[in-house]
Amino acid sequence: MSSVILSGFLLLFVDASLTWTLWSGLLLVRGRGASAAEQWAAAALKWALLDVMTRAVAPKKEQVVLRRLCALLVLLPCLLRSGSGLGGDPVTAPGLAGQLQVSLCSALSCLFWETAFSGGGGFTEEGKVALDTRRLLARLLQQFRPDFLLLTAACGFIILTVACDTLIPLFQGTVIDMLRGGTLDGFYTTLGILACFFVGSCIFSGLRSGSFNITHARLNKRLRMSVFRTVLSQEVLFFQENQPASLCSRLESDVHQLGLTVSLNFNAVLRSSIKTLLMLVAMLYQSRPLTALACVEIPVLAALQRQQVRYHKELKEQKQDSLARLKELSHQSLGGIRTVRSFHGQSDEAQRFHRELQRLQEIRIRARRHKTFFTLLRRLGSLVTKMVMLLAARSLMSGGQLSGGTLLTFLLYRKPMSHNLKEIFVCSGDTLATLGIISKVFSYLDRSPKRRADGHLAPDALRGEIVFQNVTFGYPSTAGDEPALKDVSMVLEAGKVTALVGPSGSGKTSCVGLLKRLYDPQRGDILLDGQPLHAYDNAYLHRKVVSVPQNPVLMRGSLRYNVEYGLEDCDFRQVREVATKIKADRLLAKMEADYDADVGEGGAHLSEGDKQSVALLRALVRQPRVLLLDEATSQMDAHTQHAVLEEVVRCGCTVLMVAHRLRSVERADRVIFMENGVVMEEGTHAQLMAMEGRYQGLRQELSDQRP
Ligand SMILES: Nc1ncnc2c1ncn2[C@@H]1O[C@H](COP(=O)(O)OP(=O)(O)OP(=O)(O)O)[C@@H](O)[C@H]1O
Repeated sequence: MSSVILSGFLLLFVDASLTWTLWSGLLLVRGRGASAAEQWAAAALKWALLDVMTRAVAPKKEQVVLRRLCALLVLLPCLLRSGSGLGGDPVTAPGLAGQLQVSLCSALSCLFWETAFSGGGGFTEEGKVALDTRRLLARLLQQFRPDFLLLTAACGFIILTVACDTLIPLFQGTVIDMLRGGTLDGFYTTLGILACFFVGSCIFSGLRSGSFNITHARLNKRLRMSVFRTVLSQEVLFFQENQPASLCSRLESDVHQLGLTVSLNFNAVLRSSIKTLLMLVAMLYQSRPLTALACVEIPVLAALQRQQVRYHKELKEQKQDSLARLKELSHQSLGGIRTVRSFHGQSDEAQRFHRELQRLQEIRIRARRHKTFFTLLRRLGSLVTKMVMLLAARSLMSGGQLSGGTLLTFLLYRKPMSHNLKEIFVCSGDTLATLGIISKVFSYLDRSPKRRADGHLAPDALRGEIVFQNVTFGYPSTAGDEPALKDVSMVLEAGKVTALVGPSGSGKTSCVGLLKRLYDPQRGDILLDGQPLHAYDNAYLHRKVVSVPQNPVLMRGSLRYNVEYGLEDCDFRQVREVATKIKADRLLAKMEADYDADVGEGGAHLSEGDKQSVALLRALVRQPRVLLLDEATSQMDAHTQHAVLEEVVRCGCTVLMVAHRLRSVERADRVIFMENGVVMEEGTHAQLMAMEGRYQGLRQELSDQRP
């Protein structure tokens, strides 16, 4: 920090020396002041020299800041004095006061930028963070690309609004001077122009805000859609680590917050920056000493804002996390209302919710407290500069250097400039404080699913033979524990019914999950007709390998929607045929009465047996080659169960039936017995029944079946 300040002073000194050397040279050659073009050429030369010197002398870390200072030192005097050059009068060399003014303004602006926006830039070791911040912001701005035209129009409206707003005080001051002087020459014309600027400001401001609001709405929709799509494509285990309710909250609240912060703050910062710049020029035109005093407020505000952002960022992230947790809690309690009621858990749930609400309230109160404290400091700073400025104005007026009208115009500019500065700091600070949320949203967008890429195999004919080859699989969330499946090898013959039997936790459902490609095994392979599962096209695979779980999840919507889920060409005749075969008479009657009847949230309007029937229908109308039944008929009556088994055996596809009881898989061609993630025995149903004494799990299963 101290070394960059030292280098800065050195640069100011070199700049002053170069300026006077160049101007003296010009005077010697030309004998008079320079034209505007010559002034810009001299500035370009000076810029090149300063840049070379900075690169040669300063350490790399400080170069970014110093090169910004160089640019200001060169451009500021050119911009300030180009008016006289364009008017035809030659531009003369700056005096000591002029040079000091330029140096001071450049140094202050640089300080302001570094403290408020650059996140330390070259000042601190936080360079990497600052770079990440910039990259993140640049990436965020890229999100606006599809609305480029709308945004350009909005920027145009900003410039027009600001131009009107800037000219209004100027004409107000003129009107007051006219009234005080008693001359009414041109009074009504000036008043008319003033009215035009007022009307213009209103119209352009409305158009500006409308354009930004539309941009915000569009950005919001685009971002939500992209995040939703990316989240949907993630592997199943991602949803185990990230609770769906919490993801929903991220999708709604974080994305909304991001869109709001960015588009509204972008609008506010852009508008206020242009206004501040124009007002600064207008104020300089009114009184340079008063402008210099008014500018003292800038670095003070910037430093305060930087501190505030530091606290605010952390609190904002905590707030979003707490909101996500609240959503998760309410989702859990309301979603499981039957369990809550059955165990009279209302007060427990209410207490958990209350504790989280309390936490959120504490975060909000802390944020408010910080805000109040910083607002107080900011207002104090502003008050002090205002007092000093009024004292200076008094002495300028008594010396005859300032008229009442000019002071009024100056004050009319100063107040909104102060307000604009505050808006720049607050909005840019708010955007920086939202960076945590922004990076979270981007982390979802950038996340690629952690599973093997899908292949392209989609053969017309599929026999449906499945082979597990030394498959080992463990869930990442239980990484330290034993794997769920250990070196499992088995064959499901094409067109035959194989039953997977074993006690709870033996790994049967994990086998089904692997066959559905919800997960990939850590070791070994699963082959379908001799090809690894991941070599198949994903959509094809899910058409050919279909599963029916014990507790099927139905979507909110009609019976039709649930039965034909994901199918494009399915007619009711097909559905009726399958429903008749599996003797789902009650469901069929319901469908015939009203196929578009709503099944309720998660199928709440249906009985458990009917839900299983819907899931079976959904699977069978797809005419799969491999059917995975994970205790799929456990909730059905014996009559329907029997019909389903008959139909499944008749359909000719490869069937894997998962069951606890040997009795329920009598029709299976082959039975595989599993325990603790290992295949223990294979054989016919009769062979397995004969092994009762050999395995405790099997003994238990069989003894369960005896009266
Ligand atoms: N999503 C999961 N995350 C972590 N561990 C899991 C998960 N699902 C299952 N397990 C663990 O994997 C092992 C095998 O479970 P799996 O559900 O495959 O057994 P199962 O034989 O189907 O049991 P059940 O007959 O009770 O359904 C168990 O130890 C279980 O705790």
